[in-house]
Amino acid sequence: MNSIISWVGGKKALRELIYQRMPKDYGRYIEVFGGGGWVLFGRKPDASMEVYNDYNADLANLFRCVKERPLALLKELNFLPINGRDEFNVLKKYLEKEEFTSEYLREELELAENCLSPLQFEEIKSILIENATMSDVKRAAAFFKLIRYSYGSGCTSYSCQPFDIRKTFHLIWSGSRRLKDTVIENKDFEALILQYDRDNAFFYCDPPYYQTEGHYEVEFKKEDHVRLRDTLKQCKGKWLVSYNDCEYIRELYKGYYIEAVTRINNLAQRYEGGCEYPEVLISNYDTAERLRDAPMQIGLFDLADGFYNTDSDLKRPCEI
Ligand SMILES: C[S@@+](CC[C@H](N)C(=O)[O-])C[C@H]1O[C@@H](n2cnc3c(N)ncnc32)[C@H](O)[C@@H]1O
Repeated sequence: MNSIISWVGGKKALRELIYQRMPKDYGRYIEVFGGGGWVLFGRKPDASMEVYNDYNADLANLFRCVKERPLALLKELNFLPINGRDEFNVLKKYLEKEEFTSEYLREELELAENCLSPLQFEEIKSILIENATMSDVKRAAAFFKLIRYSYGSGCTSYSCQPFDIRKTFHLIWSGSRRLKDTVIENKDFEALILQYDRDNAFFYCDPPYYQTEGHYEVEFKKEDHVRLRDTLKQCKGKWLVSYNDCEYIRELYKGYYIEAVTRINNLAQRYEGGCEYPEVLISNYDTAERLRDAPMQIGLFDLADGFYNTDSDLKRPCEI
């Protein structure tokens, strides 16, 4: 299925290529830079454990609410669905205020436990949690609307296109069913990778692209590209990273499998028909293993030109 949101850098156009290149066997699938979760939503859920992660707390909260509180979220979304510039500005301000975070809840619970008798604490605990949960739903609804109402889903400027949010309600329902067994995390990539790394793990990483880091709310520094490579270097499991094709990234991942791929550039396509965007898929395993084993009547080299849609150095062995 499609994701419930568009997201800057979303991998809708690239995901078929990614599925074809996933390892044949793995016991846990971890999407490290989840964003809109386009690759996760499109893959068939299987017996493997599945993890969605993004360091953007609003994204993680939205997916948690879609998964666990779809009815409350729909109710909240249905409240005053105006969609005008004024509502957009109010939503933006509300989200910037950071009114209720899980850190805040933790502190409040700690304080209540220290100050109240155990009996009083038990009574107030559920109220505090209920309040926080309600607030999470409100925040999720505001964030969902902000994405839907903003230009290019960038959450910064109003798109000026009238849009009835109620048209998306079926997405919340199917999204909730799709995420029913998915673990939702809100961690920095390094902590997440270390936590979930096992021999049978498969990490799909789609970090902010080199020199386009500023497109996201969460700050991603130039040093973070190196930190990601160094974290992946230690991995017991398999990993696949997507990046923009540039000298810096090719040099950074020298010695790993690097495959050049292209896809239509959606934004540029609006102004310039046929504009393609060069990207690379980098991995620490042979991404051709799944295709090699698939029962096929055509040869692998036919695939390299057609099915693969790449200027393929895919078959080139790892140089490390
Ligand atoms: C290119 S987008 C991912 C798009 C996603 N693959 C999709 O299809 O929608 C990169 C994501 O990385 C997240 N991010 C930035 N810094 C991060 C960090 N240190 N750890 C985890 N996620 C981070 C951003 O919030 C952003 O959503």
